[in-house]
Amino acid sequence: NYGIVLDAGSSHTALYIYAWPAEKDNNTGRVEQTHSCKVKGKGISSYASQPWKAGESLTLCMQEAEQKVPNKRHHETPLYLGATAGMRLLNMENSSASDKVFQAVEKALQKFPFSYQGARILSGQEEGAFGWVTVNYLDDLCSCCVLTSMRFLSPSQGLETTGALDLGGASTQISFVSDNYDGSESPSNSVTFRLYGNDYNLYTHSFLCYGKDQVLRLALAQQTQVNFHPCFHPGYTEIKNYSVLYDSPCVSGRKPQGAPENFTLRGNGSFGQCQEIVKSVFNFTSCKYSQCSFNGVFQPLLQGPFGAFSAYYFVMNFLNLTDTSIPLDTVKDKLARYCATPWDEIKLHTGVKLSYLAEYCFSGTYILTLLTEGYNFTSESYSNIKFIKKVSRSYATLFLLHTPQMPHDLSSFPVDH
Ligand SMILES: Nc1ncnc2c1ncn2[C@@H]1O[C@H](COP(=O)(O)OP(=O)(O)O)[C@@H](O)[C@H]1O
Repeated sequence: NYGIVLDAGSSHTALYIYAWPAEKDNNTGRVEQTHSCKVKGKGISSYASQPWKAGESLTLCMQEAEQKVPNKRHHETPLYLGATAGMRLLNMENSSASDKVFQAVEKALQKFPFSYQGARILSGQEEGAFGWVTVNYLDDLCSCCVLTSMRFLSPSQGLETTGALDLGGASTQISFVSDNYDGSESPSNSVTFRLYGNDYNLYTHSFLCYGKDQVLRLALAQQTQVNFHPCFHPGYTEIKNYSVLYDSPCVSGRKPQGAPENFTLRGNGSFGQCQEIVKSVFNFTSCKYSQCSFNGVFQPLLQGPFGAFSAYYFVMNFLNLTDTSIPLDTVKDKLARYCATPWDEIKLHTGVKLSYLAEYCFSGTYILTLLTEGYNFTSESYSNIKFIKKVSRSYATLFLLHTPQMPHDLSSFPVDH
């Protein structure tokens, strides 16, 4: 059997093909990702003003999929598109633009011979839950299991599940199982589903606007009137356009009156000062629950190991900081030294886009601040986090999209029994 998923993030779209053995010759039933294709250009949400291009952008990857899935399987192969925070923001800002993007995408996808199952925006809870299912399905996290999906047998057998930390461009998700959380306190943070005969009650929250690209906008928006920005390297200069910076519902309310067209961003590379700016994007003033992370959002006590992926991994891997057995203070010192390194030296790094290079100091600072100040990881619990490379959320999306309403019954998830 085959299934195709398009994962439409805020900055990129990717196509994944999954395959698993048909029931009759089922040995392990394991789902494998057999092919992936990165859609050229930015995420589909970036085509808001030219929606037809969003459809066109998918064509090459779809043609590849036609080649990869055997012809006789085409008609029964489900095809899904799940969009995340980038489309959520576009929908908030201009719902007719997001409708047009979806219409163009549907038109393009329906031209292919697959069994098209629809394109839609995933809720933040779904996104969090998919990340969690996927993290718990990964090989490299499960050294003790013969078959990875045996992790899903774990609660009744006293083994722990792994929490999921996902950092995107536009939103960030935290999802974990906590003994202190039965879903009654803040039910909107609870996702329950059945997987391999076990009931799971997951705590999950998606913070819209707390993806690293949107927080960078906030951090820039606060500092347009000052001479130097501490989150950028000494010697870094860039002309920034006000309208581009404020073109997002996450920051649009903060645009100063009578702002000029451009401002000059100059770096001075101070981790400590950068952290102060980043801290100010979190609101800790009120919490109507027994405990909160930030912005008044309930969060139970952190529990168990965590897998941190997507931009968490890209950034920490670039900074050589994926080893969480290094004491947190040492990690901060290393990042402080990195931030203070002159831009002339940083920009010599080859093989990485200049725009990413310019932002790793900020992104590293945001990650450490989000984890410690935002989610309350401590010097001790920081070592429970593992930065992991490959989690394609679409893996779980494929199966979860079958069931449009939460709670999900995933007992038909086609893996080993
Ligand atoms: N090599 C890299 N270095 C740094 N950041 C990266 C790299 N590759 C991707 N990213 C960033 O990772 C984030 C991925 O977010 P994405 O999944 O598109 O967003 P969302 O799920 O919030 O819609 C984006 O901020 C993107 O710019």
